[in-house]
Amino acid sequence: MQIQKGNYERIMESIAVAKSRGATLRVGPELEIPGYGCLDHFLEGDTVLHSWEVLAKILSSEETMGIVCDVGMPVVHKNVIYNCRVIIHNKKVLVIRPKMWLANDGNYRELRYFTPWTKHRQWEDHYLPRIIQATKAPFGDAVISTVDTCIGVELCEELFTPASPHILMGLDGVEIFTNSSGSHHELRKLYRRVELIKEATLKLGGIYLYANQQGCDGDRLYYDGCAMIAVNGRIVAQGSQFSLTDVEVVTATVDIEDVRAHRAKSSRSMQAAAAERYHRVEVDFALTSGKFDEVREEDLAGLIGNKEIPVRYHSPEEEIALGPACWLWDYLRRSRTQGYFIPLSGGIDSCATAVIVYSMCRLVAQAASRGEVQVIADARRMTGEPEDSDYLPTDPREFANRIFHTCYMGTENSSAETRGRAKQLSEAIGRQGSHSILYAASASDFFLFSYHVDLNMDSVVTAVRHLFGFVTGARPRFRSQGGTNAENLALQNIQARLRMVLAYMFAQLLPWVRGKNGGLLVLGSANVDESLRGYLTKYDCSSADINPIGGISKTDLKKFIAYAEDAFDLPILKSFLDAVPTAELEPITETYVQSDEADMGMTYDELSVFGRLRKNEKCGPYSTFTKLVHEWGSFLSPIQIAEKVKLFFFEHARNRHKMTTLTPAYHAESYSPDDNRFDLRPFLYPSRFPWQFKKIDEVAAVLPDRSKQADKTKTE
Ligand SMILES: Nc1ncnc2c1ncn2[C@@H]1O[C@H](COP(=O)(O)OP(=O)(O)OC[C@H]2O[C@@H]([n+]3cccc(C(=O)O)c3)[C@H](O)[C@@H]2O)[C@@H](O)[C@H]1O
Ligand SMILES: Nc1ncnc2c1ncn2[C@@H]1O[C@H](COP(=O)(O)OP(=O)(O)OP(=O)(O)O)[C@@H](O)[C@H]1O
Ligand SMILES: NC(=O)CC[C@H](N)C(=O)O
Repeated sequence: MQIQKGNYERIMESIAVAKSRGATLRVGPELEIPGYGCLDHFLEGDTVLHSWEVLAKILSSEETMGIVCDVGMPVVHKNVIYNCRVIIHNKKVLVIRPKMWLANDGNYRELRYFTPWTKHRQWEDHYLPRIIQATKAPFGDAVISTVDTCIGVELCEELFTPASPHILMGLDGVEIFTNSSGSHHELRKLYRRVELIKEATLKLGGIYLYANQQGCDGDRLYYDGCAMIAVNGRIVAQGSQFSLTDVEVVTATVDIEDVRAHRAKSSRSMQAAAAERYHRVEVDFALTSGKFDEVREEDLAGLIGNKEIPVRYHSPEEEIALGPACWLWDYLRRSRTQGYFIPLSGGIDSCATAVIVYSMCRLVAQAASRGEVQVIADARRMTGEPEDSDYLPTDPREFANRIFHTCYMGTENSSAETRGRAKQLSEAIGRQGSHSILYAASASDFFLFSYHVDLNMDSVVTAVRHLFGFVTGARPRFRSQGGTNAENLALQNIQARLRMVLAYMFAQLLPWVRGKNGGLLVLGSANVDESLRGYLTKYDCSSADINPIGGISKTDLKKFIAYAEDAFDLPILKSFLDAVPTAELEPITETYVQSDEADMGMTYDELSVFGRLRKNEKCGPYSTFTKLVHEWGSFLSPIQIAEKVKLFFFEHARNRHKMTTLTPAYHAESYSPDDNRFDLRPFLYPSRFPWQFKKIDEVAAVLPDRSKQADKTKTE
């Protein structure tokens, strides 16, 4: 069984696969030697040193002969660190191309480690380190001239800029563009990437090779691969977006004559004739054979690659099922832990987290059925099977049963419905037959099925309440029992917080209970909208090791559950969709049942709107109000809209401090409030926004009320 490989082995494998398919040009992802996610480690000399060591190994290998390879690493040129592509051929560095337009928005901080190369269309000598068997190589904005065509580099973000390098390179005769990316997944983002690639090559003519990193690189991002090859505005090959496979090579045999034909246009030629020239680094190598008698049959078959293929876009529901699942798998294998633990409440959020783990188990089973050795080896380690055992995780439920643990922690406020749903879901996902029952205590407050623990924790809650009463002499009561808001919240929060403590206890010891070694990672289930509104208890089960749904909206999560009901054959999911979301922390009375949207004073759909306006549209309270007067004015009065906007900003600001301790979550949504990397804002606000709210009130008071007009037209 193979041991875990590193980037060197993965790069070499991709080159070998490319060569075996007859490829003469190979492109890998951005900074592929150290990995894109090194972040501040790019500032360390060690990262650059080890990258050169790996490059030296790649260069010295016979395996890399007869193919042009475009690999990525940081390079220090005259004491400045650049994010570079190193183009190599037959053991020689042809050119080093530094990135010119760095990614610095949202999750990206490239300007923190790298400096952009600003000498456009200029190059200079770079003196190579001694471990490379040559003294110098050209460094800068130059292109490669082979015997038969011309290749230029465009680096990830450069495609996203208005003045992309491919425009000037294309006008100067570059026919093939390589784009190496470190681009992360966000729901519905692939459309943008594909449109940009299509548009680039449709206007200009050309072949575009897009390579992107795939997997979790040690932080909140999932890089979603989807390598592509485009010709003149048509996508002709596409790789997977989500996969557990470490190395995936996408190839196509394309006809350069198509590019030339596409470019034979008068207006383009007029611009091209005036284009400034790029320095050409010449290499005595042809990408094409040039002789028909040397064309292999499989190459001709590959020419089908010149035909457009329909681009595969996953629906957002599939994206939720696959992206976080792959991220969870990478996290599990890199952290070398034994599985996941979820506090399962019977509500939709922890249910979605559980279904994502199940989706991960399905992906593992599919990969194992295909015989993917690395996945099988990782699964054996996680489950405590010996490396040379014949265990194959080909059944997702059986595998889930081994690595996935759920727990319902009931109190006197819990209902039979939530308890029942949690149990049924865990059984649907992972229980298999009677032998999976490890232990069933006779006491009614502790049942342990295979991996689902169903317990009551009232004795623990009562102990803490008694302690508090004993020390202070005061006994807090729920609101329904005549208590104040403060008492009511404190009594809820202590239940929620104790669940977190119990969750960690069980996560640490359940493998031991089952006769295994190691521990489990605790998963959190706070969604993006709750975090935005601060509708969560700090340090309750929203605090966990990682959270696969922390970047996903409630609306999308519900759609995902509806999708998974059929796609994963889990009929129990319907009952989660039908249930009213409730925290079940207050006593149910004849006149009161706790419900999320009533508690929050706004709906989840409204929260998504506020979230997008605040982050994506960059609106403060006042412009949020003016935008919503247009959007909602036909059914709400300006005064009502003003009240909603003020409530949202008040609650968001008041609870912003909770974002500083938010469990690291998979980044999936562009309006994520993640304070750590993505949404950098203060966490202590004057949350009544006196200046802004006053202005909103003044404008709301004088604006006409269109909601009444709509009513009037309806009645007329
Ligand atoms: N400015 C500030 N900077 C730093 N920390 C600050 C702070 N202000 C308060 N704090 C700290 O935070 C604490 C308040 O936060 P916390 O203890 O979380 O309590 P709090 O936010 O007051 O209450 C929990 C919230 O979650 C809701 N809830 C409860 C249960 C379940 C669910 C659900 O999702 O279904 C929702 C509940 O309705 C309520 O709105 C304070 O006691 C203080 O320790
Ligand atoms: N009875 C319970 N048993 C186990 N875990 C629970 C229970 N109640 C809550 N939790 C955990 O605490 C988290 C936060 O609880 P909360 O009541 O705020 O749920 P929520 O955010 O609405 O999520 P859900 O939809 O999963 O109930 C839940 O996602 C779940 O992981
Ligand atoms: N690494 C990069 O340059 C990535 C930037 C680009 N905007 C993206 O999200 O894909």
